[in-house]
Amino acid sequence: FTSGKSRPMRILQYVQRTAVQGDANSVISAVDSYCANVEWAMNVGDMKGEILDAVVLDVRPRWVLELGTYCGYSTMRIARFLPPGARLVTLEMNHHYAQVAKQILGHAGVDAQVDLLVGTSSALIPQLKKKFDLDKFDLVFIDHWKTSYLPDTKLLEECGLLASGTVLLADNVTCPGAPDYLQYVRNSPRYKSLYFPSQLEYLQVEDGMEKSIFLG
Ligand SMILES: Nc1ncnc2c1ncn2[C@@H]1O[C@H](Cn2cc(CNC(=O)c3cc([N+](=O)[O-])cc(O)c3O)nn2)[C@@H](O)[C@H]1O
Ligand SMILES: [Mg+2]
Repeated sequence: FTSGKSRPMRILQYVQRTAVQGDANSVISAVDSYCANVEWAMNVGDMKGEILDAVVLDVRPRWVLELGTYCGYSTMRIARFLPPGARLVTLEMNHHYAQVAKQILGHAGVDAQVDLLVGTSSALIPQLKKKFDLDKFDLVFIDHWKTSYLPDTKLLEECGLLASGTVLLADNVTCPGAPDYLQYVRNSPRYKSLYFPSQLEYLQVEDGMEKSIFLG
């Protein structure tokens, strides 16, 4: 699988050759086995993925926002557990990665519930309320540039896209880390925050996810 020009392309080729079309679980397993055995990639992975799954099943969100699609791995994990009629909006600034993610989501058969928008989160977030006739997101999964976690969370507040009960779930708060974001959600009276210790995807390194409930 060395023929693909980019890592996401090589992951897509492996998925197309080994995963069952229309079976999201087999696509998720294919990405995990490729990244665990052939080449590492920054997917949330299977360990932290189980924490993500549990939060999605607990929240039963009608509207989900994901920041940083990459190959669509976490997009798939979320979409496969959405209740009927629910929608997942995912933002990706890199056109190539977005193209690859679209194909991986298609292979998994979850593309119908997903709106993948190409652009930076800071440019797209202010358009979401109007574009989807939204009043708020029920769940936000944050996994893009670590320095964007805090400014984008504040932007979501300012755009009125968070309401009492909205859950934010942030990847990598330990490794690579998002110290300013952590400090904010753990000290702001507007959030109730909880840390879920885990390991960095495909490695024996400590990482974790922070679940923060917006209190309005
Ligand atoms: N403001 C942004 N708006 C939209 N898309 C964005 C933005 N910043 C990055 N992206 C996209 O996120 C995807 C993935 N990405 C995530 C990061 C930051 N994440 C990490 O650097 C990371 C790094 C490690 N790591 O080094 O072990 C582990 C992880 O789980 C990570 O998420 N950089 N690109 C990429 O496709 C990129 O285009
Ligand atoms: Mg991550």
